[in-house]
Amino acid sequence: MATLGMHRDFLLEFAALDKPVQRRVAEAFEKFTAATHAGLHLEKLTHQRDPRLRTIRITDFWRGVVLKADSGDSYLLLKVLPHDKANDWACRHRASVNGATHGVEIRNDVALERATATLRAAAADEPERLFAAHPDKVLRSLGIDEEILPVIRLIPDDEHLEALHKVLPEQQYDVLLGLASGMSPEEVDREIVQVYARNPAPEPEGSEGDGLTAAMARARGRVALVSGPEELTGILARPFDTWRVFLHPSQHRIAYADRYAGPARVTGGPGTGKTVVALHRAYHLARRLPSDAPDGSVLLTTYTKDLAADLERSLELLVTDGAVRAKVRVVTVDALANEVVRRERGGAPLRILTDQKDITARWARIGRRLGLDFADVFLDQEWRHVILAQALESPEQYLKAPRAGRGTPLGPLKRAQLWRAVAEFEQQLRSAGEWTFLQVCAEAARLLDRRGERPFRHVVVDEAQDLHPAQWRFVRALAAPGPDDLFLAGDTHQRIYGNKVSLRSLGIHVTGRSHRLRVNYRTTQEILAWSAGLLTGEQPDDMDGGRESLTGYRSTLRGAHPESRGYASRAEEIGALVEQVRSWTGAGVDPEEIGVAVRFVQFGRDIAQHLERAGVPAHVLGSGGRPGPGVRIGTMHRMKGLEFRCVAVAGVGDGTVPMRSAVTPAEVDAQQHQEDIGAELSLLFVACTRAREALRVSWHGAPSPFLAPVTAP
Ligand SMILES: Nc1ncnc2c1ncn2[C@@H]1O[C@H](COP(=O)(O)OP(=O)(O)OP(=O)(O)O)[C@@H](O)[C@H]1O
Repeated sequence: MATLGMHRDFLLEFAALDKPVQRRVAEAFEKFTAATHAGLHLEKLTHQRDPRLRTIRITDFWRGVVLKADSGDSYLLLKVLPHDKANDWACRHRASVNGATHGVEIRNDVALERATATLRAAAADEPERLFAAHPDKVLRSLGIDEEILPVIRLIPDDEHLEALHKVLPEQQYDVLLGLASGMSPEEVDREIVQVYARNPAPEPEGSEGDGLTAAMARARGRVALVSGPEELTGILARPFDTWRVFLHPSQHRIAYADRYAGPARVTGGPGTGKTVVALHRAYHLARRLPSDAPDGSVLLTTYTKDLAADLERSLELLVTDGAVRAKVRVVTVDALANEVVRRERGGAPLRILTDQKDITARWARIGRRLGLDFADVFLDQEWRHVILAQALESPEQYLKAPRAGRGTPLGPLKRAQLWRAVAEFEQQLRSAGEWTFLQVCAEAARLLDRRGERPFRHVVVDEAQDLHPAQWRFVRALAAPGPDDLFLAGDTHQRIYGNKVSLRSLGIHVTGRSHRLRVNYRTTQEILAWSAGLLTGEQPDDMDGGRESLTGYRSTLRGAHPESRGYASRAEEIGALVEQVRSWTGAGVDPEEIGVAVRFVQFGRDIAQHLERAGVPAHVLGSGGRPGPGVRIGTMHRMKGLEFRCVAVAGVGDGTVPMRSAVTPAEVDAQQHQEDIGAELSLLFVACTRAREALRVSWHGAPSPFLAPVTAP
């Protein structure tokens, strides 16, 4: 059978074509998968660098460029371009097989020659060399070939490397970018070279001749092998959603691993595709279920309703087979726990207390009544972070319990007093028939354990960093411990709800099955470096006894530097923001592709009013209803998991970020104070990393102290 591969660029170019042309492209290439390609007319060109590059007529105006293997029946769809450009492209480029990864890569020979001449001239005045520390032998072992080696010896800095992005062979560029972003050669070998090389080669028939078939399989992330006409039609039907088809090999390896012996996990900075991997894993697990497995055997879950709705939408795109789709249930952890508890109680809705102010006021009243010397917030935190977190059920248990993460020591007497307050608080809730979300999760876990019920075969959790131990206990109880029971995706740099957990202490052992992603697909390197600068010196825990880091975290996209600016007054800041939004829409950005993040919702409402007055539609997220057209304005919490072409983070002033009322005073609990500040910093980081192309951060009055590392002259 013929082997057909599709290059990522081909799909992106296809996406930009008019519908009738798209239809013609699809017709032309469906013949490849229908094995009637023998009758196709693939044209050779004169003066080609690589005679294996052929073009094919699509219309009078459009042509495709195809790489045809010397032997065997292998084709790689590379480009779809206007007639002359297609011919020109085919003449200038050349395919080769990487010496270390054995993957196919394409290089622009003509541009490479030109770039070398330019670099040689620049190098004469610039003594620095970006790769001076790496000997030729090391670079060769990472797949840098003899032609490329002299070129990269001339590169003085990151910018010159970036200029070669579309010119250098692709896998070699990846290796160089890894080294330039601070990875050691060993790390590059392990995380880039070996990851490509490990991709399984297809049938041996393809490995004859120039080995192109095997080499296509080893260029995953850029090249997808298409199994037949149906798959081709499916891919061409949604050309914008390249994440469905072109998983980076490091993503693919994690999502499509045959089997994990127990809980497994993917971590990585913002935009590295953790959600994408979680979706593919859910798909893979569902597809592999025995045919008699009931619908809903796989759970895909997360923390908030908005994100669950997003996961549901993405899953519809990824899984086109209705029977497989039905095997996956998408619902938030809280909603599922609620369902379990309700069912036990005959189905009546539970009365959930959601207003944090009300909860704090209750603690204050109880504290006063019992004459206790604890602040209301302290009582509430002790209950959530110690008592509910460890599922403590008696004063004796509490007396002996560790209080890691709490900064105020409590002797036996104090603990006894505190327990009285907790008993009273819980009693009041019980008699009023009220619950908090965490209590519902704790109860749901207890119920499942008691009944020995394990409703799912596989559970996939996204945004895992934000779950509370009570929620984890519930998640743990949802599937029987064993191979592929739990798959977790999360990033502790983005922890914004202050829920610190040790997975081990909850019976979730991911050691040896934890993988980190490092390539950012969302954000430009400029936005990423700026945002990561906010976290200078921060090394959050990894939920498994170690520390997280952003080392090697990088993007291949480049763009403008983020802008940060202060204004004298609130009105001035809003006025400038409105102008910025108008300039983005004026440049062709749809309003829905613009996000405005604020720390508190009222500021967002004011901005929305000003935008509307200036004729720009705006929608405040979370204000109910399906968002219509308009700029998306939301609190930083609401921004989690979202992304936009352009993002403005507004009101980043002293006293607002961190928000005073969200930070426990140091005199109440010094350690909690630090934790709260850390969560506020993560919140700003989350908001900034939602931007794909442009980021603008503003404030009025004094700037937030968090901005000091990135705004210092
Ligand atoms: N292999 C891929 N090919 C194309 N696009 C990708 C790929 N992987 C991820 N993306 C895109 O990158 C963006 C970020 O991906 P995703 O939301 O999965 O990242 P994340 O790590 O979960 O981000 P965050 O932690 O910031 O929420 C999305 O637009 C996604 O479609």
